[in-house]
Amino acid sequence: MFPARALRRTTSTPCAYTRHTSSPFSSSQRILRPNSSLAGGTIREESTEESDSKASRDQEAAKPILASDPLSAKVGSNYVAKGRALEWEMRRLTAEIKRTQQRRRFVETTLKGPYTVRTRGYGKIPEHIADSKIEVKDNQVTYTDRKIPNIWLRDNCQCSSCIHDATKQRLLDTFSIPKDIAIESHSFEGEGPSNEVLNIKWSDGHSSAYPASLIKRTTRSEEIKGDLRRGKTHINLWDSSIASSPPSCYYQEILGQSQLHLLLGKLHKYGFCYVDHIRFHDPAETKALLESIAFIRQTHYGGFYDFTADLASKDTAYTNIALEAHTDTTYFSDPAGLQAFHLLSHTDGEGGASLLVDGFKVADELLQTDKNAYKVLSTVNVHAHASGNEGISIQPYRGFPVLEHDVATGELLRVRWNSSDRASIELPIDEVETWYDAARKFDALLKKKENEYWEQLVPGRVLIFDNWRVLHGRSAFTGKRRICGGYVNRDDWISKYRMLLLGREKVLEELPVS
Ligand SMILES: C[N+](C)(C)CCCC[C@H](N)C(=O)O
Ligand SMILES: O=C(O)CCC(=O)C(=O)O
Repeated sequence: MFPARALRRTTSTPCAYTRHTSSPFSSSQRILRPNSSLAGGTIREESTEESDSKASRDQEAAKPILASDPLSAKVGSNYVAKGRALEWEMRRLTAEIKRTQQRRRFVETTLKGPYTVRTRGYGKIPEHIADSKIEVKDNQVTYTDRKIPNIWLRDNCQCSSCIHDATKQRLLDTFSIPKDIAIESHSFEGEGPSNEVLNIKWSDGHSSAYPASLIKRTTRSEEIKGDLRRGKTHINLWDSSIASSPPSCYYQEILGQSQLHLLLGKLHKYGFCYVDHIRFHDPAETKALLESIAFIRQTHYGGFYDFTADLASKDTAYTNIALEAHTDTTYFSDPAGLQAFHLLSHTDGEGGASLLVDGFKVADELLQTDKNAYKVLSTVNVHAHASGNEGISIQPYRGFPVLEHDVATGELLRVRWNSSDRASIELPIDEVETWYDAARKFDALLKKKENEYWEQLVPGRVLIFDNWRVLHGRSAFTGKRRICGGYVNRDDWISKYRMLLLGREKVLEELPVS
């Protein structure tokens, strides 16, 4: 059963919320009536067509008032009528302009691409692209015939009066640097690409020393810069055959921070990893494991969670029904980065097997088989919500596509897929089939047996996975099933991973150029 007003809402384009502005020409009656004050209720949105016909009716209805209207008496009723007609035309044109702008934005987004599911990272980051020299000529630094602007160089002076020694934050007031900052004098010192330093005396009286490697890194590709920001190394796409030897490690071997990279490296490479031989009579060790990566994310489910099928939180995870492959928290502007499940016990029943699907593998398959469907899922924004708990309806601040890419490189960064929590699709209602057709193809690939990895979790084995890449689900179950785990933010686990992979010094060194 569809309330008529809900159907009507499907035709209002986002910009068609009509503004109830007071009009000088309708002192006695607004052309469009607000059906309640904004404070007390909602602005009644109307489709432009609806407000068109309504307004013309209003205009007709208002005619008898013109004669008695004080404004008409003052300036003459024909002027008031002309003014109203002009005002109406202005509103109509404004609405038309907004619709055109919306269409243009959509077309521009759709033109984005080409896309790639990039598995190769840059293992050994090339220090410099060529053996060409850094040159300083006519007040300009160049490298491989690329100009390194003076404002960038001055703004990225690494001395302790420009960068705070302890916090690594910029102390320099960037926009106190004169727009025409010039090189007063310069000199090179040190030998070889890794020891060479360019010293510059600036026209503002400041002196800076730039390692040649820093200057050379400014001309790197966006792929290399992205790899450094994300700690990207080679990743392995997988299918159901990974069941024969899933990535795992032992709790005892990753206990020390120095060994944690064994876990984080596999998490990054495969998108999931088991941690075995962890105590399960007490969830504390599972919590400690997650906290050794980074702090556990607090959500409306709490922090470290220990749940069963009791609807303690109004979400189907807290039931015993089957859950198809999905990513969690699509309703957060920033979906959880890692998720962990540790089956602590399952008594008096059966089922509850866990499902994992490599969302990057499936996306790549879609890209290879149906570029148009891939493009639709990469450009059409989808909204989501979590509204089960009393007094809560969480929605992200904007829509996001199912497949999100790095604008600079076109590579896939995140899969956002949850049919249970999906809200609106950001397309004119009469065009949403485009999205459904593309999503149906993605769904079919997700549900291909060859892409599904089913595993029965057992106490003592913690499953941790990358919620931005790997989808998870479960089969229905009976009996009492208890799972504990937690979420970790994306930025926090990647921060830890990069520190372990590259080391703090290298990470800090790359900040101005990655
Ligand atoms: C917190 N805990 C993991 C127990 C339940 C989370 C529910 C997640 C929700 N179904 C979603 O897809 O985001
Ligand atoms: O109960 C499970 O095995 C998984 C629950 C789930 O999918 C979730 O919490 O998002």
